[in-house]
Amino acid sequence: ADWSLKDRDGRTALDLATQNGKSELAELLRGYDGKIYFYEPLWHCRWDALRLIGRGGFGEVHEVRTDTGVTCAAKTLRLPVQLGDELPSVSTEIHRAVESENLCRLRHPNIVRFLHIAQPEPATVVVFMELLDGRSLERFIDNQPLDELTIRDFSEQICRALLYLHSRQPPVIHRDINCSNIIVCADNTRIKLIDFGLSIKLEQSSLPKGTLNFMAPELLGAGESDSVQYSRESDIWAFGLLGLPDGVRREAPFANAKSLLEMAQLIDRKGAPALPDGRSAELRDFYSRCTAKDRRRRRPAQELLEHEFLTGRKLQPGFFSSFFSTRK
Ligand SMILES: Nc1ncnc2c1ncn2[C@@H]1O[C@H](COP(=O)(O)OP(=O)(O)OP(=O)(O)O)[C@@H](O)[C@H]1O
Repeated sequence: ADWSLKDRDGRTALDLATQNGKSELAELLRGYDGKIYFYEPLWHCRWDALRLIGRGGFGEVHEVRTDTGVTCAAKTLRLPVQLGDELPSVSTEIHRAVESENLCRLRHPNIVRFLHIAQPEPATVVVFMELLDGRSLERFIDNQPLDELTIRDFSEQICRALLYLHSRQPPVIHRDINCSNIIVCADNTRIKLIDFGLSIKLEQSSLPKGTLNFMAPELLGAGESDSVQYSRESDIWAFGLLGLPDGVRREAPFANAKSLLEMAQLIDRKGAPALPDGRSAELRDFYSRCTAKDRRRRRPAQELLEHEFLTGRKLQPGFFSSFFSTRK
């Protein structure tokens, strides 16, 4: 914890902790209101639901208050248990899925803070997270089309989050980047990634279950025959496609495809969907580097962060054609 963190009135976290009798085990969070909050460890706590925030495919998200006095968001995931399933093995599987990525250790300004993961019943997992004040990118672009500066700003923040995740040992793959899993905070400038591919892991299926429209071609079986593999590159593809529903079309990529097969065939024939007219050369080039059909040609987050579209430098003539032939 950074105990020198200051709130709006210039008081350090250490001062506040001392005044309030908080232990050093408490976690620090600066709220969107500029105040510093202390999250006490949540282990073995009970909690009450204060309000339903929303429902997703696997359960619901509530604003909750724990008996340790912490207000946060709790996402309850219920594993679909079928007759004949061995509960202990389902339970172990969930545990492995949740533990393996150590979500609670992630600390990044553009990633929701996971506070604790509880398993109150064998087939139920509750993920406690920092409570965010804002709306999903999906709803945000419903109200206002994004201009290119905002696309750039949001892209940079997502790219930083991806760089952080992808460079961890072992790398953390988000698996489900799409407009509903990005929250634009109430200040309309900061964004946070939520909803890591937990639900996909929990489904225990060999088929990919991320949001289909954002799924990379290799996950659809287009062009490669080996088994489904989420990877850093499939995250980059999904991130690239975010550049699309930018208010010009306001619809998800491949919205008209009627089946996975049709989507796979479309990508195979034409590659990623074309960007709307009027976008700058820099954005187009950036997009093409994220959405190369061959995943080995997609650029890693580190390189994307140095791209002209994010740095604001202009592309040199001839740069496009030289790129793919000179870099692997
Ligand atoms: N930490 C959070 N703070 C505030 N709101 C949140 C938080 N996490 C999720 N939400 C909101 O809760 C609602 C439901 O989220 P959930 O992730 O269950 O939905 P989903 O992404 O549509 O579903 P799924 O991921 O299961 O397909 C969404 O509106 C989401 O923006």
